[in-house]
Formats: sequence, structure tokens, C-alpha cells
Amino acid sequence: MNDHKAEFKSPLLEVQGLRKTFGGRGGKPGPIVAVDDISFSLNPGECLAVVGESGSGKSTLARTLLRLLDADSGSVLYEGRDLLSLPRAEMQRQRRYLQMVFQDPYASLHPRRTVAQLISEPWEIHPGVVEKSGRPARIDALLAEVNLPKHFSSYYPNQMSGGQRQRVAIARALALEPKILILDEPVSALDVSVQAQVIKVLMTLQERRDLAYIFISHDLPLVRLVAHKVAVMNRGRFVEAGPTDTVFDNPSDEYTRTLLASSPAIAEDA
Ligand SMILES: Nc1ncnc2c1ncn2[C@@H]1O[C@H](COP(=O)(O)OP(=O)(O)OP(=O)(O)O)[C@@H](O)[C@H]1O
Repeated sequence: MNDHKAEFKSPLLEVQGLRKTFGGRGGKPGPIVAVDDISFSLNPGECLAVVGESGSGKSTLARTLLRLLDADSGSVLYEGRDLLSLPRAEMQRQRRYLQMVFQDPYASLHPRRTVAQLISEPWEIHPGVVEKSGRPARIDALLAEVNLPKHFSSYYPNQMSGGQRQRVAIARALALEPKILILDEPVSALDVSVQAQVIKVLMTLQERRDLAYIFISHDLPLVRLVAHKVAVMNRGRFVEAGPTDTVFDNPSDEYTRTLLASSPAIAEDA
């Protein structure tokens, strides 16, 4: 993912002054500030990693971007339009372009649905994206994109390994032809031996489809491998953000230095 930095076009996503608190009453801000004045931009084909300790606000940021949680203030411009101020029906239409892949594919895939049903579900919610007659062929093509054979379409989640399930979750996220994938710890629930397969699929897809990723991860060596830019989150704020190599080689913030020092593989490399 690191090798096409020069090709970036105009920003796909521009986030400005995003803020989300919890514990407020009657629509007022609450005392728990989970996302505090976050701003960043994301280009097509770019991978932004968001790193930080548990509780720093990474998942809340992801959910607020997608309007799964209501922001207190700020804006999220997708191709220049503020998602936070769109009417609900229009937001629903735009959602197809911003999809999320969760940490645990077992929890995110309904156990009683076949792979074909799981991949087709988004087309029921967004009719017109893929005609009914074209769906079987599109399912095969999506499975091929995540390196799974066609016959997996009749499998149920419990007939697959964790890595295969996560690849199905990725195929499903791609069904609506999104421009941005928010990947919330996409491989941390998987055995180390299969993590690399899933990462390879994600890197190939990014290149082929010019996808933008927001990659939430605790795994700093992996972040260094896949991300163009890194944002370091602490107590709801981006305390440091910049090109991956700059942040890793010359961290300017004390919190970033502590985080890097606690990652053994990176400390040894340094
Ligand atoms: N629904 C909620 N109600 C109240 N507080 C919440 C809620 N969701 C999150 N928080 C708080 O917001 C802060 C950020 O939490 P969040 O889950 O976004 O962090 P995170 O960085 O994603 O953590 P992790 O890596 O463990 O997933 C924490 O202090 C958390 O307790």
C-alpha cells in the first residue's frame, strides 16, 4: 500500500473539528469527551492508520464518521458534501460508499445465513446497485477478489476458518462498491498465521480498486507496513499525525514515543 503516494487526487474525505461526547442530557454535550476536535483528510487509494491505547476514542471516531453515533459538532465532508447534515434518507444512500469491517467476523456475520445471502444482503437495502439476475456472477467475482473459491457461496460461517470468515466480511463490505473502508482491528482476532493472508487481500484490493482505508490498529509493525499516514490518538485527540515513516522515525509527541517504545519489534528495529 506504500508505493503509490505520488498518485493521490483530490481528498475523498475531509473531517473538520469532529467532536463526540457521552453522558449529556437533552442533546447537550456530556462529560466524557471521546472524540475531541479531530480533523484529517483522506485521499483515494490512501491508507490512514489510527493508533492509540484502548479507550483513546478510535472506535467512537469510526462510528461518528459513519453517523452510527451522532456527533456533537464538526463536519465530515465526503466528496465535498457534509454527511453530518444530510437528511437521513440521503445519508442512507451515501452509506454505500463508506463501509466498515469489524474485528470479529464471527460476530459480524449472521450464523444462519449462507455466504451468498450474506454478500447479497446489502443489495436488498440498496436496490438497483446490482440487478437480481446478475447477483450470482457478482458473488463469484467478489469471492474471487478475496481469494475464496465459488463453492464457498453455500457455506455457513461456522463451516469456515476465522481468516475465511473475515474475507467473506470484506467481500460483503465491497458489495456496494464503496470508496472508503473503515477497518476496525481487522486481523487482531485472527491467528498470526492467517493475518498475513487477510492483509495481502486488503493491500491488493486497495491497489486494484483505489480504495481509501481508515485502519484502526494496535499492531504498530503492521501499521508501518500498510499505512501511508498515521494518526496517534490519545484521550480523544490526534496528538500527532503525518506520513508513516516520519511518525515512526521522528515522533514529535511524548505519547507517540511511549507507544512506539512499548512495541518490541519496532524498538529493536530502531
Ligand atoms: N456508549 C458509550 N457511553 C459512554 N462512554 C462511552 C461509550 N462508548 C465509548 N465510551 C467512552 O469513550 C471513550 C473512547 O472509547 P472507544 O471505545 O472509542 O475507544 P477505543 O480507542 O476504540 O478503545 P478500544 O481500542 O478498546 O476499542 C472511552 O472513555 C469509553 O469509555
